[in-house]
Amino acid sequence: MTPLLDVRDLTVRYPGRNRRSAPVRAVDGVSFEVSAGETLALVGASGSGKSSTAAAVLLLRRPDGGEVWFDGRELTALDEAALRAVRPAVQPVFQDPYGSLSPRLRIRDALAEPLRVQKRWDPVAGPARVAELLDTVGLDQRLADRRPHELSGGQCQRVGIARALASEPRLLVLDEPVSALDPSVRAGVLNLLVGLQERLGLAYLFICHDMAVVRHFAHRVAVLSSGRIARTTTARALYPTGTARPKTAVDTRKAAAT
Ligand SMILES: Nc1ncnc2c1ncn2[C@@H]1O[C@H](COP(=O)(O)OP(=O)(O)OP(=O)(O)O)[C@@H](O)[C@H]1O
Repeated sequence: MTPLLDVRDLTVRYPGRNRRSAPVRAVDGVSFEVSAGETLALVGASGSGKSSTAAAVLLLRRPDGGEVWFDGRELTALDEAALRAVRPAVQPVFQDPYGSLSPRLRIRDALAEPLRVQKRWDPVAGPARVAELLDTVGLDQRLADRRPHELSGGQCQRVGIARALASEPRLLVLDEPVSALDPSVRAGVLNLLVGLQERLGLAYLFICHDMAVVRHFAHRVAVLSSGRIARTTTARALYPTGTARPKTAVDTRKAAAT
């Protein structure tokens, strides 16, 4: 099966501290694939290149080398106009749930915004879609009138996920999505993400430094070290005695039924 995301020999460099120092090779020839319905975790020490890889996959930053293929198209070869059409399909969810939402916008407007920007807003279907998005992420409709600071961190991160879903993505780039949350609400948000993946067949590129979370949430794990992939393995192989997720979402459903 063709992977949904296929990253080949990705390189990201930043200028050195001063004119005489060499550029920083933040990502140095990284390759990996993620299929629909699959979670690949990117793990590694601070500074190993996880966020730079994510930014390149989201094409927030053009890579200095290599290719990013999505659904059979080479994104790195597209111009800005062509990329605009693809961007809704690849959505980020960031670590800081409050920082990723405008403090001024009520939740209903934060969820309507992607639809308006993508010229998909309809005065009748739009509000119904906003209500459906709140429902999908398990939030009460009454929260629609509130602003981010009136929500808990977990509620706010659910809004961030709903906002990503508004674009009907096929791949979510989850950059430490539960690290800033209270431990008591982390499991709820992770379970929501697992359920969404199973229902919608979403692919996840999951950046995380908490190996206990990786073990339960990811199907496969790529270990980054100094901008290179040191190892790619199944979560099960990393934790032979643990209870890692089965290999695919389909297997997960089978496991749940037994
Ligand atoms: N804008 C930048 N300018 C210069 N160097 C940068 C920049 N952003 C990142 N770097 C450097 O690139 C390397 C990779 O950084 P990156 O943030 O991608 O790693 P990371 O694994 O996501 O780290 P963390 O877990 O701390 O977020 C590091 O050496 C970092 O100092």
